[in-house]
Amino acid sequence: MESMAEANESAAASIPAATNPMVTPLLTDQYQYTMAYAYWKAGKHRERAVFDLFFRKSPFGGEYTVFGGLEECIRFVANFKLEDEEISFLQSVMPRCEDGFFEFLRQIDCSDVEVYAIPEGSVVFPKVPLMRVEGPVAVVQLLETPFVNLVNFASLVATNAARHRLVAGNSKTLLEFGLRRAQGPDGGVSASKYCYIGGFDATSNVAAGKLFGIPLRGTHSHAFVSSFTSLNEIVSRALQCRDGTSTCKDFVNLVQTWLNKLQHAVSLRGLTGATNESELAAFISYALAFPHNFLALVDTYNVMRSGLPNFCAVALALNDLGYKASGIRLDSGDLSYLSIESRKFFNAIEKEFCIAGFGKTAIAASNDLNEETLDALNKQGHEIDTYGIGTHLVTCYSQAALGCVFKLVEINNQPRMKLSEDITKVSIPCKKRCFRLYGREGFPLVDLMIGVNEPPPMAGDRILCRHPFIESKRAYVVPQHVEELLKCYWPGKSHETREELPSLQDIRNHCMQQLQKMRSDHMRRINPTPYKISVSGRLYDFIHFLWLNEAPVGELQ
Ligand SMILES: Nc1ncnc2c1ncn2[C@@H]1O[C@H](COP(=O)(O)OP(=O)(O)OP(=O)(O)O)[C@@H](O)[C@H]1O
Ligand SMILES: O=P(O)(O)OC[C@H]1O[C@H](OP(=O)(O)OP(=O)(O)O)[C@H](O)[C@@H]1O
Ligand SMILES: O=C(O)c1cccnc1
Ligand SMILES: [Mg+2]
Repeated sequence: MESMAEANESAAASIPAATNPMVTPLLTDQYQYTMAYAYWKAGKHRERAVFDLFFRKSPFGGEYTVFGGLEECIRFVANFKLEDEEISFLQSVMPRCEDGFFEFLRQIDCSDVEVYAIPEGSVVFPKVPLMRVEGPVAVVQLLETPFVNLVNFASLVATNAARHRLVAGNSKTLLEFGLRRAQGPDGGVSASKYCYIGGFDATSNVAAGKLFGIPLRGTHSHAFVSSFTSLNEIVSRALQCRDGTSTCKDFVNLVQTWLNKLQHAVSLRGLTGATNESELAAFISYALAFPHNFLALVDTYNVMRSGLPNFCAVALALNDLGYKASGIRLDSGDLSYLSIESRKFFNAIEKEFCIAGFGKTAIAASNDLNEETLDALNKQGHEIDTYGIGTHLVTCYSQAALGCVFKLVEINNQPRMKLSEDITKVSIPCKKRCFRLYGREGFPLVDLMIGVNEPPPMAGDRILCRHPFIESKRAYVVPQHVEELLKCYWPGKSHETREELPSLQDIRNHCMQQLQKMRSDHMRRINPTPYKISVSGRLYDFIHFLWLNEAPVGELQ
């Protein structure tokens, strides 16, 4: 019979490489290799080390973070192997290092590394390890930079997406439009993936659609509208009815008839005069190409005087042939005012021409949107159904980096810690287990870290939870439910069962559920209530014992 370790190994063989082929063992800082050499020279390279990957502060002034990047880390670990040409390159840049070291590098893989992690898409908090990585110190050291790189932006942009979703509300459609503004190709593709996890509905990025199966959506640009000059450009004017029973020979003429009706309709009087003919030509051409989902960008010339009546004339002509137009996009001006006026216009048409549902024609908005503008629009009132968001979302304009770190917490079963004058930078030593304790109302109350050898917290127990560094901050917690956070995603040579890597859709669903489970005061944009992070009484005592042991005593004269 196959052993658990063998079963893990054969299942791991099917884990594909990291999405970006640039993610190789050389995608790291040089010091990881110089340290690996020095470990090797000192005969320490196989010593068993435990590192924690965590961040110190949630981004964007918030109290929560969405964890992204785990799958890419596991793909990297599963396929970690230095190629001959990579070894040769390292040899060329480390010419004084002994050959035996490069032999060691040639042999290494991650078969003796264990990775425990919080499931991807989870809501996570400062100081609690997102990942705990254990293995030969020289090997795990080589994982630091790629892991931190893979998690940092992924988590930052997933959090940014979740924050935009929270302000927009669940009923709105959110489209990620950022590729052109993203930090390079990987920035763009990663943003599309992690914005989807964080709650966006679709992306305009075709490569991300192919790579990850994210729904693709889009409209058209101003160039398409301004490329037309007159209705004479439209040569093929016929359009088949939706049910295929007949064909309208001159769709242009049908649209013009409708435009004329709009201009003479009593209830719309004053709203429409002469519209821009070249814009009308563009809209008709787009409708002829996509009669099933006609959508028009209406702000190239003038929304109220031209774009909107032109769109409606085309939409009404399509309606005659059994098609339903998808809607409009506004990309400039006062989006609150223009969306409200557009809705009034749609409603007036519904009433005037008895076209059921026309009032509900979708209104999309874009143009430098961010959390603040979404919030302002909510406060003013608007009629927008869909937001297209690019620059601020994918570049994480309001905060450039998350600041994840990877710190040694134990070596050869000896707990280690990094001291700092700045209390927020002191690392929490020991190989730890982490738990989320839930209260009576179903909300998470506190995340608790304990040493691996301590008994785990149980529902119904009265558990002392202490702030890791501030003596006076402590509380007894009686959890209704206890959830272990760190799960085994890469068991190494251990017999632990390996968690399957979920699909992107499952990660996204998990993220949505996690966000919904949080108490709203932790999630609000302004002055959110801090979420409690704590350690057990035993771990607290140990941290402070080690701290005193490691910190040299000053002497004043
Ligand atoms: N009602 C609103 N409340 C708050 N912000 C808004 C509102 N409507 C639009 N905005 C934002 O105001 C900014 C307007 O951008 P800007 O001043 O560049 O004008 P514009 O409409 O893009 O003009 P242009 O015609 O040159 O494209 C955008 O960032 C947009 O998201
Ligand atoms: O504004 P963002 O959030 O980045 O969203 C994407 C923007 O990209 C497109 O136009 P682009 O910005 O290229 O040109 P424009 O600003 O002149 O419309 C689109 O019309 C949006 O305005
Ligand atoms: O499809 C769109 O409307 C789109 C795509 C990318 C950027 N701006 C708009
Ligand atoms: Mg723009």
